[in-house]
Amino acid sequence: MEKFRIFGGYRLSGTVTVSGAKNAALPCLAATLLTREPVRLSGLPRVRDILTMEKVLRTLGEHCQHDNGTTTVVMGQATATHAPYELVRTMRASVLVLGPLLASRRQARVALPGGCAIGARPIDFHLSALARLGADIRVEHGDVVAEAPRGLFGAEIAFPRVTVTGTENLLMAATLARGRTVLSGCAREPEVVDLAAMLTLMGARISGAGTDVIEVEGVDQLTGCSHTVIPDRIEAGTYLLAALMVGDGVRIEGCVPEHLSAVLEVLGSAGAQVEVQPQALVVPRQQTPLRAFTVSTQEYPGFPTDLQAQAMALATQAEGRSEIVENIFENRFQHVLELKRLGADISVEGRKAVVRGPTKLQGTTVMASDLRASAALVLAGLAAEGETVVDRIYHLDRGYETMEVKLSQLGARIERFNPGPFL
Ligand SMILES: CC(=O)N[C@H]1[C@@H](OP(=O)(O)OP(=O)(O)OC[C@H]2O[C@@H](n3ccc(=O)[nH]c3=O)[C@H](O)[C@@H]2O)O[C@H](CO)[C@@H](O)[C@@H]1O
Ligand SMILES: C=C(OP(=O)(O)O)C(=O)O
Repeated sequence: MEKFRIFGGYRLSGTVTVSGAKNAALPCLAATLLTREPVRLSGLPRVRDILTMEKVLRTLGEHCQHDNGTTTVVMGQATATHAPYELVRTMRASVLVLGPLLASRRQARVALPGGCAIGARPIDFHLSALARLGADIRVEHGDVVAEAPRGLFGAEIAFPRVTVTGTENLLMAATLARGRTVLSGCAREPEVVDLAAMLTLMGARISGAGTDVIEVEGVDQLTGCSHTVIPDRIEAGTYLLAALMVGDGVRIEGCVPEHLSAVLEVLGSAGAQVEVQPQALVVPRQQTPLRAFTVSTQEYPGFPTDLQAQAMALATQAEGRSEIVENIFENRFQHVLELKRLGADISVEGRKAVVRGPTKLQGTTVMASDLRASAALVLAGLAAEGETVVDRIYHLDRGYETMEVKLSQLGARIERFNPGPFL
């Protein structure tokens, strides 16, 4: 199993370029199922989840061709409607094919994703909303079986709680439903807006994306299009937090600073100086020591849960008592015990973690439990004294494009290695 070895204490400086957003690329890939025509997608990050989604699409009869940074997805001769558990279990976002399959092929069989390291993560809101569009939905042998032999019909749907992939699934399904669909209680994440932009290029009639009410006027068919996915705000935020922990002048290039407003606000409260440019964030060389801060994760435009673990790593270096409250997922504190193994002073009470800093972290072997927890451990390793080994980085490879290369280019000492069965 591959690991990272990090020699801490080296300052980061220079420019890091942000890749395309994994969480925008995944629904955009799923949306290609809505048309028979070729769809060209640019800016897809080269990360494992994208390869997995391409495998899912191939299983469903799509062809994915790569050429110079653009992926073209086109429907093959034989199509299928079954996304099997072997693929879904490695990536729960595979559930994003449910809405488009149902809309375009009128049936879908998608393995139930089950829970994961950060929480139970049911998909009940996806299923009840698709049923409101007229689909017949049942669970058989661990698969969601959905059928709409006469097609889907527009309806008014109120999500009981904001769900990002739930909003995306319904948005895709509604594009081909007969009549008007009004979705309320929608996610306002930039990734939802990006998907709506792509669907609009395909001929969908959508208004309100980016607000909590989205209206879709169904059309008979969608066409191909060319679309570039937005930059990854979570990757940008991860390097921003790294730069504040161990930076000596870092420019984060190719991001949309506005997508990180809530993060910049928290960092401002800690006394961080970050220069906001049109498509870049710059962390200047001279920083005064950071003060403790409070993070409370919320749906967009609030502080993203996908940066909570990395913010906790930063809090270990801030002066005083920081509070980190996780409101989205019930079990997203698995990094706490590993950060404590590096010497962090953290206590957890329910949804709240209290971090006392600054702490001189000391390198040791730690184990990644999920994607963002892995990133937090890498950040802590960069700040720690001596050698840190981060095990199970396959989690990290799901969502960060060549993180060790990007960090090495900034001056970090970090390498990927596979030590064999006994180490
Ligand atoms: C591929 C992708 O885009 N993943 C993101 C997406 O995940 P994902 O879309 O899976 O997360 P949701 O927004 O759906 O989850 C929000 C909360 O609602 C609950 N819930 C959700 C659906 C449902 O049917 N029933 C239910 O109870 C979840 O368990 C969770 O507690 O948004 C999360 C929250 O910003 C991010 O952390 C993930 O990185
Ligand atoms: C939780 C994440 O992804 P997923 O929803 O695919 O598990 C993430 O990107 O941090």
